[in-house]
Amino acid sequence: MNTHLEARQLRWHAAARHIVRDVSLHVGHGEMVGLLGPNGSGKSTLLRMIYRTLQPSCGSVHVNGRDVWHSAARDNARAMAVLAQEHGGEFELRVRDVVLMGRTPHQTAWARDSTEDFRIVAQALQRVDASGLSERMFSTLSGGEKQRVLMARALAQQAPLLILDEPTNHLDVRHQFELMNLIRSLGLTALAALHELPLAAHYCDRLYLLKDGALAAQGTPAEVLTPEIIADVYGVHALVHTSPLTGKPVIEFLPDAVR
Ligand SMILES: Nc1ncnc2c1ncn2[C@@H]1O[C@H](COP(=O)(O)OP(=O)(O)OP(=O)(O)O)[C@@H](O)[C@H]1O
Repeated sequence: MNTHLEARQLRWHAAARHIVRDVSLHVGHGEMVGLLGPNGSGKSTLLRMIYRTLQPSCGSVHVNGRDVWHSAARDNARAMAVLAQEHGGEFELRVRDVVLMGRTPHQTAWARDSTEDFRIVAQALQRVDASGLSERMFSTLSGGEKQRVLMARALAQQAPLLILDEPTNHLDVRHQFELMNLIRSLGLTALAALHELPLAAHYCDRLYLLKDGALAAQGTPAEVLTPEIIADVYGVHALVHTSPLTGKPVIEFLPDAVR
């Protein structure tokens, strides 16, 4: 199936304050799209409206042409998997049972976990380099281990669209690259809020950049990650080169020149 996400004119406000202001975005089949912006710019709020946790004040979200806010939770869970910042009730479970939760949308209420479910769980754990954690209690894991296990749960859901809120949070540099490589190699359609501009520059096909809840820029990494835009949105000076190896933007921050 041709997977695509279309968010139109999303708006959300708390009391009198506009947190997300009329943001539209789309993610095409097989694309990896980054959502960037400083702390508090509205990335998580926007994603929560997309993965149906926060009702938008205005606007709509369609996945494969279906309005997620007018669809059953189970249908949404089959279409999109989420790696959110907030955790659910998985803390008192073993790792394999946390990952098994990803299989719920594929199971009927009375069915027991099947051999196929266990195979998918084992494969998902192996893909995030976490097979050795399978029997551990989730609550005893380190931040990076938890993040990888939650990614395994999202993979076990086998949804064609992935929504990721800071997926590389807590991960060391090798695991950051492995996770981004994994998403690319599986050919999934993905929308990811990211803080690391170099990762976004290297891995994303297109970027949306938020400032104060509104879109400040959108386009390819080379179009969005310019010194002028980085200075305007983040207040940090940077040089941007084109990598002779990859042809992608490489960002050199000039921390002493922070405004
Ligand atoms: N329920 C709420 N009530 C009031 N303000 C809120 C609420 N949820 C979020 N906000 C505010 O909205 C703004 C955007 O928050 P959000 O978490 O979307 O930002 P973010 O870009 O994901 O930030 P970060 O990079 O720090 O994770 C913040 O100023 C936050 O304090």
